[in-house]
Amino acid sequence: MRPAHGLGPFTRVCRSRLSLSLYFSSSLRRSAGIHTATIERVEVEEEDVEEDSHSHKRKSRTEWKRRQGGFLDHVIIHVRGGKGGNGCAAFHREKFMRIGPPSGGNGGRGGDVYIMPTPHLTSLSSVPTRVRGQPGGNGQGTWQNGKNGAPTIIRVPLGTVVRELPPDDPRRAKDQWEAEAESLEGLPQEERRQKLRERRWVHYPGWQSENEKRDMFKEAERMLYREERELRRQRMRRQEQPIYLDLDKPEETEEAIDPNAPLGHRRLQPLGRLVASGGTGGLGNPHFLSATTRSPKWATRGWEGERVSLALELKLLADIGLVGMPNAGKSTLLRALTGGRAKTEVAGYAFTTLNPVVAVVRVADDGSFEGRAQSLVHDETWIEDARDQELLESGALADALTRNQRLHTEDAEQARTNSVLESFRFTVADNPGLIERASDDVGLGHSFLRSIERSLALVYVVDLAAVAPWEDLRILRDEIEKYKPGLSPKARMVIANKADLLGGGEDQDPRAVEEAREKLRRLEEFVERDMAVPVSGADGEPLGERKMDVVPISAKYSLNLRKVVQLMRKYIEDTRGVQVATIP
Ligand SMILES: Nc1nc2c(ncn2[C@@H]2O[C@H](COP(=O)(O)OP(=O)(O)OP(=O)(O)O)[C@@H](O)[C@H]2O)c(=O)[nH]1
Ligand SMILES: [Mg+2]
Repeated sequence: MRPAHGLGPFTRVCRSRLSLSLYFSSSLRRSAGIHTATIERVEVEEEDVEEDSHSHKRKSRTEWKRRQGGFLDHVIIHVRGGKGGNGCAAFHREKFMRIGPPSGGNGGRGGDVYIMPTPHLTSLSSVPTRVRGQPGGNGQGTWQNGKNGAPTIIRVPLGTVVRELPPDDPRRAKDQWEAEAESLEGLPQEERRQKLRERRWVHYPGWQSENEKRDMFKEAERMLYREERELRRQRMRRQEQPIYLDLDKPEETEEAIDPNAPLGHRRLQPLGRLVASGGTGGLGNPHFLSATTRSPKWATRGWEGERVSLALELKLLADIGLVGMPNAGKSTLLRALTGGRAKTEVAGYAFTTLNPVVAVVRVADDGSFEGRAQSLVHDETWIEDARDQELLESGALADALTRNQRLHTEDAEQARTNSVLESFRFTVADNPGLIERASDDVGLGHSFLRSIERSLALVYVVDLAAVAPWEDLRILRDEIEKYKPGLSPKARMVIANKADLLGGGEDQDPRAVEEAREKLRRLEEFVERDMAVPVSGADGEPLGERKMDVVPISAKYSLNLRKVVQLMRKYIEDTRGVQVATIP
């Protein structure tokens, strides 16, 4: 042992800075490896050169959304458990004791990473795509063990489904051994061995080459590799049962623990489900003390935490899902039903809505609902934006009422009555437009239908001003059935929107009105003939057929929406098994 000249009685030397920085540069390389893995999946597709620059712009917006690799209700995150702290190689120093015993502490365990559903989130947009657990603290002299890393909790919205990506998925991040093998590729044998050792061992300063010659060190190294192989086998065995979590319910809180527990009694906080465990801490040099090695001058570094790649998918929990072709007026309808509260874009071109949006509809005792103000025209959202911009430029925005305040003052009396008498509320999901061959990934595909899979009822929205709305309806039904067989019978109502465009109004043309009636009649006929769904009772006996309701409306001018709300309420109560309340 080297004498500790000029050092205090409790000197400790814990780590070599050089090897530490080598470790970090290699870990940076490893994370760079993961990064490329995620970038690779972005496929660059050639875009057709469109003559019309406007439609080109829209098309590239759709393309851009598709290239994102999914909607915001679908993300892939790479999770690593915290790295274990390094063990320490140190010797005890004391006055009058020239040679003290080995006294390096062990490293702390790396922190585990958990996933927990919370009702406070509604989208996956705030979930980080790379999560690393807290590292364990390094061991120190005088037998001081490092601190364990604190657990990390990834919070996700309720209704998130978590799936682990299988080993053959190209989007999966490499595990620590694969990443290490990649970083060592092509190096000469001796250099490889040196790098492997640097990542695993801590030496007492100046003793590295001496240590590496010793038989006891070689024996310890063999043991370490054996343990590592065993750990790798364990992780592979665990991967045979990939993580699958359906996080539907909030995690049980531990409130049940006696609230009068004595002070200092630790309340257990709910952590959620474990997805990646932290690495074990390294061993301090006392661990290598044996009958033949009285002063081991090496310790091990902490182990890497477990690495997993998870696909998170959010199933929105809306009671009613709107399904329709692009531009049919789904977003306008949602805005009309919620009195403009729903933050969903409306514009006169296809694929305005790119992410599913859920909003709440509040129904009062008398069947009226908050958005029923007849005077309000729900038009393109850019008109409202332009109004705000005007106010901003004139400097009046600071004092102006917000959109919601405006709505309430315009109709304050009614709003107050509503809030007092609100008797029922339900949620409606607006979706991007669905088109023919969406299952072949045309348009935005139909991956977003995931969000309405669990709705209690589906509602088709068709544009009554279209040439053949019944054709649209057939396509919608077929696409839904293609997406998930057995889903289409959930549809209960056909909303024929834009009825205001057909005749009516001030310049009433009797021919146009007649034509509109004829169109509606054909639509009803088609629904009755082709869209009826066989209904069976609880024990499977057939109960006949269920006909879908057809309701002509104008979402833009809030016409006939009361009927829509009334029916939606009925479907929800039906499905929930509640006695249908009569609404006046
Ligand atoms: N005249 C009339 N126009 C309507 C009505 N409902 C919607 N519109 C117009 O139709 C256009 C499309 O409306 P959106 O609500 O954006 O349609 P969407 O179904 O959400 O379209 P995507 O999001 O692209 O799928 C807008 O210009 C609306 O102003 C209506 O009842 N009458
Ligand atoms: Mg829309």
